[in-house]
Amino acid sequence: MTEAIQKSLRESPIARWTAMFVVSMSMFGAYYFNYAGSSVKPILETALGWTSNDIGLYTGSYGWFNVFFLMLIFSGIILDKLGIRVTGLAATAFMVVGTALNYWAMTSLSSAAMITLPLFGYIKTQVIISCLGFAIFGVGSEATGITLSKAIVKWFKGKEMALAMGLQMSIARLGTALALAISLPLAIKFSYSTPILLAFILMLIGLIAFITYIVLDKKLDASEKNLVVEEEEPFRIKDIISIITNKAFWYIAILCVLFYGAVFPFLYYAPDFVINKYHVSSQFAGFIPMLLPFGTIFLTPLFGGIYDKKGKGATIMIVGAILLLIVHSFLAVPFLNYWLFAAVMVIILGIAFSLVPSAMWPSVPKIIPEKKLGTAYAVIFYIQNIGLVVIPMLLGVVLTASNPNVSPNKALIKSSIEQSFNKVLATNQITYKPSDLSDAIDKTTENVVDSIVQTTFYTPAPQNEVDTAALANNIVTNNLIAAKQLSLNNGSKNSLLAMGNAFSKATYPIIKNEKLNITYNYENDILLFVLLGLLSVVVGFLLKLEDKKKGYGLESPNMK
Ligand SMILES: C[C@H](N)C(=O)N[C@@H](CCCCN)C(=O)O
Repeated sequence: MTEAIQKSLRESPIARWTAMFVVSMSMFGAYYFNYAGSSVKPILETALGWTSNDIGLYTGSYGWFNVFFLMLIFSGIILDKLGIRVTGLAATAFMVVGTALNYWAMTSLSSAAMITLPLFGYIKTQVIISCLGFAIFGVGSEATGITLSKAIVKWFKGKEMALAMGLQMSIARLGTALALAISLPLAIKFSYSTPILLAFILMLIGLIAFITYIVLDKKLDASEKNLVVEEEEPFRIKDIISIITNKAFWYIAILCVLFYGAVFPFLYYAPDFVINKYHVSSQFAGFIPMLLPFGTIFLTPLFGGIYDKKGKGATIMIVGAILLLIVHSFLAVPFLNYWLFAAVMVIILGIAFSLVPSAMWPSVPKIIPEKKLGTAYAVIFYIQNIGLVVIPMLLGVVLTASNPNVSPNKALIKSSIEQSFNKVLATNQITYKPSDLSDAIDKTTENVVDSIVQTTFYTPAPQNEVDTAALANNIVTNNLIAAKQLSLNNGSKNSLLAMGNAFSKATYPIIKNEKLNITYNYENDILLFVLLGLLSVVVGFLLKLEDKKKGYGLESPNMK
């Protein structure tokens, strides 16, 4: 037998780095699509008449199947049972199907068609089908994430594992950067659907890249056929017990949810936060949070490389958590309100967001055996996904409770909507059921108030009652035009609700022009982030202690 046949393909740097690059292509597209939707939010509002509630539902739909139907956990088990090739192929195919469905719904379905569904009530068909597409994409995207992690471990164990995972995350974050940089300009120049079409093309590229990876993976297995490799017992369902009874595993999972919960939701609120606290103009507010993903593209592999050579994985996570705590604590100081200070803090947050992931993900294989890794990553992702649903909700509750005086004047808006409805119904002599009318008025008021709150995140000016009154006046006048366009001819509940939808759609340009100001005080929300940072530091130390006790080797280099 020749030397070449006896050597595992893993030993060839060209082969393993090619495998890393090829397999990461699917995550590039996934991260692009994840951010493309939120970047074109204002276009979706004006082009399709989606309300902020519709957009919120759509964004949240990413996790529907993963969280509520436990699809993420099933993906992990399937990965451990059926392997990287089958799971990765199915996962990337799910992303293609989900994106295609989303694109079809946004381009081929009428934005006026409505449907009544249990749980959702009266909802636009286009919104619900887009959500379904995005939820299918979400299943594929998270399953691809765990499959890629296991693939990297397969090729890089005992080698540059953290560097490879860091580069894989960099390639994914390049997708985020691409979305932030080009989706809005693309939507403005061509159509609101162009960024989604690009996402679909990237998903196809990801699928083709994964098929290419399968060829490499098969070659790797073939190259190891004749080698004496430690045979592992196959994965059994009872292995889940050994994962969830492992203390160090839980520390990593808890650190993951606390840490990501203090970064991703912060980024969501950051543009408005820097406008309100640091008096940055709304035009530039988006640039400060954008510094974060760009910085991580370079730093995550750098810290991964350090972990591979020098070890200190638990220490790297603790340093990252301490930086997170410092950043949020400084952001909470009321008198430190110069914009440059905020920019520096976001850059430091970017360093923290490179340190923790660069050490956290490659530490999992040191605690959990390879045959159970799919399930282990899946459980961590699952807990993280729950946190990313719950933490923003908590932040919203705290924000509303801390700002009781800055809500738009709901009563005034409601009365103007009532006037609009009554005028249209009287002019067209339409009969209706009073309870249907009152439901439609309430729903429209909710939509309009919600879009004011969301829109003013980006268009602040002094807050006062006069602004709201001007808006109310405008609603009445403009909604008559909107209602006429509807060619309303009956007083059924659906047609009343449809009229309400047209009313809310007509208010977007008005809200934007009025520049209503709702100046939020974010102090309590930032304190919540401080708490998450503090808990992350504590959990980091607990992980380090547990590692010392059990000898997992988190502080040792990855490269043998
Ligand atoms: C969003 C996803 N659940 C996630 O947490 N992704 C991580 C990267 C995980 C890669 C593990 N090898 C991220 O930091 O984006």
